[in-house]
Amino acid sequence: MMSRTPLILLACGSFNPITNMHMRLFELARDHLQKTGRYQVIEGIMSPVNDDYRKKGLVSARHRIAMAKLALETSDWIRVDPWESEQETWTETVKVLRGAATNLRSGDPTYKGFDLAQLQLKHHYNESLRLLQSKKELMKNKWPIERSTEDPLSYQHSVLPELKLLCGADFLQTFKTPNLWKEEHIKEIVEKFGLVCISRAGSDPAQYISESDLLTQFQHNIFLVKEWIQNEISATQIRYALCRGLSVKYLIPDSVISYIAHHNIYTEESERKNEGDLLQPLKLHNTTVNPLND
Ligand SMILES: Nc1ncnc2c1ncn2[C@@H]1O[C@H](COP(=O)(O)OP(=O)(O)OP(=O)(O)O)[C@@H](O)[C@H]1O
Ligand SMILES: NC(=O)c1ccc[n+]([C@@H]2O[C@H](COP(=O)(O)O)[C@@H](O)[C@H]2O)c1
Ligand SMILES: [Zn+2]
Repeated sequence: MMSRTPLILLACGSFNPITNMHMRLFELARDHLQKTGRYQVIEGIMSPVNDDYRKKGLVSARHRIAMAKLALETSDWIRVDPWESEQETWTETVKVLRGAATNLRSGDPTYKGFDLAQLQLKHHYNESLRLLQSKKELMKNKWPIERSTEDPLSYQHSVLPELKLLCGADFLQTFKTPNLWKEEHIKEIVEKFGLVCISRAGSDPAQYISESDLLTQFQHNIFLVKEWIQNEISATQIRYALCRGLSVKYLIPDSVISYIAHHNIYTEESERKNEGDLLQPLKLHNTTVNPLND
């Protein structure tokens, strides 16, 4: 049997708040990649954007992280990573990917030297990974990486997982928004990492790729995944519904609904946050238009 490349999916975004669809993105992507026969998706990471991104209505990362953690309690393979939100300022997405890749290389015990035999036993692996994450310190020396090479069960291949950026089709479309992305960053994302893009009503990612020389050049590293059941949940619509006192049950997890109610997160006032402000990436590029905050 040909061995599969271990793969980690990383999604960047506001997650304001996390919705069921954000979690579905990971499930759809994993199914698609596993079906290629080439990959073993071992982990999903959600990286909520820093408050300094300055998007209209963006509530504090402390709350967005807490809500994402609550929502992901039921997942045995997707986790939220607060690193990006804890930085002093907004971090460009390619740097988030670079940071995650450095962790993979520099001995984060979660990833070092995968035991491929273990990887075949996905459930067992996920269980170990969970244990590892919650008791990282305790477990440091117990994960197969540290196992003796004499151990017949240990196949030390030292395979580093690939890291791919997971997004929805509207995210891909923002690549062409003037001054939002640096061309060399887009190139690095599709050349060094790779993209997994989930379809979304109103966006045609295949056409968009064909219109871009750069994206066409690295098409082999862009996976387009067709959502087999259309699900147009949007975090903005969720916030609007909450402000109007409408039910959002079955669109976001109950635990997140309770958290929002308890902390009174989404109000007319919170919707006015960063109003009229420039998105940080546009500010950095010194422009006067702000297509996303209107
Ligand atoms: N319904 C959806 N279908 C496909 N992709 C989605 C969907 N909802 C969110 N995404 C993707 O999830 C990632 C995070 O998105 P984001 O936090 O902006 O959520 P959102 O629901 O689009 O919020 P907002 O409405 O505030 O823009 C992005 O890559 C986005 O494209
Ligand atoms: N140049 C860049 O790296 C760049 C530009 C715009 C948005 N982004 C990222 O894309 C995501 C967009 O999130 P929203 O769809 O919620 O606006 C955020 O994580 C943001 O940091 C990155
Ligand atoms: Zn969005």
